[in-house]
Amino acid sequence: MADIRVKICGLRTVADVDAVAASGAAYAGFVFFAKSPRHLDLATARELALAAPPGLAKVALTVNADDAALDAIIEAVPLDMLQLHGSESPDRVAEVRARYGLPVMKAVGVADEGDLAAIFDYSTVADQLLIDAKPPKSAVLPGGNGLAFDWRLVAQRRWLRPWMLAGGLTPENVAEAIRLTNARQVDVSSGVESAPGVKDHARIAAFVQAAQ
Ligand SMILES: O=C(O)c1ccccc1NCC(=O)[C@H](O)[C@H](O)COP(=O)(O)O
Repeated sequence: MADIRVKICGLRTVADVDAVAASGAAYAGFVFFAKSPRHLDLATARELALAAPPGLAKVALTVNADDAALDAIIEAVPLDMLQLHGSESPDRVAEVRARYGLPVMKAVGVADEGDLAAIFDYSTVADQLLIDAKPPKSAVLPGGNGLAFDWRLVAQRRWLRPWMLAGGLTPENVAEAIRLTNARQVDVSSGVESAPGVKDHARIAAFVQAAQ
């Protein structure tokens, strides 16, 4: 069995956390972005984080959050990693990493070859990279849109840091995405939902099984 690490993003209930833990996924993602159907208030996020068993890494996803917002999240929610999913600069990534002492994963949106340079820029300051589909200009959400990018753009590439493939992955296509790109980590949200923000536990299990 290939050692592929899976992140399931956008959990909203303790039952979601239980399903992710049972699936063998490595990371559970909690979204803090008010416009998202997956947004969590601090009390709910804390409850979910406390329900996660040891070994399931708890990741807080934020979008251009300022220090006050991050302070509030860090104070309320036990976490293992921060995921920055906005237009945070490399300097801001370094600042967040130093301020909180947690590993930081920076999301980079990819639509064409020209977007790949940013991966190198962030790889000197972030602990991990999340290579995601660039959202359409009209999108309300900067991620979690269920859209894939052309995986050939990152096929067999090596970066300075561990990276995760994201964007439009599903139980049906994740094995092919891994085969093509040689990604060792994958991230999914929409592809394991029955409706926006509603996780389908059978699809979570199917996704992890297909990835591995
Ligand atoms: O999921 C959200 O609602 C979200 C909101 C704001 C910024 C990012 C968001 N999700 C980012 C993720 O980590 C997703 O898992 C990733 O973009 C892949 O999403 P999907 O294509 O839906 O699997």
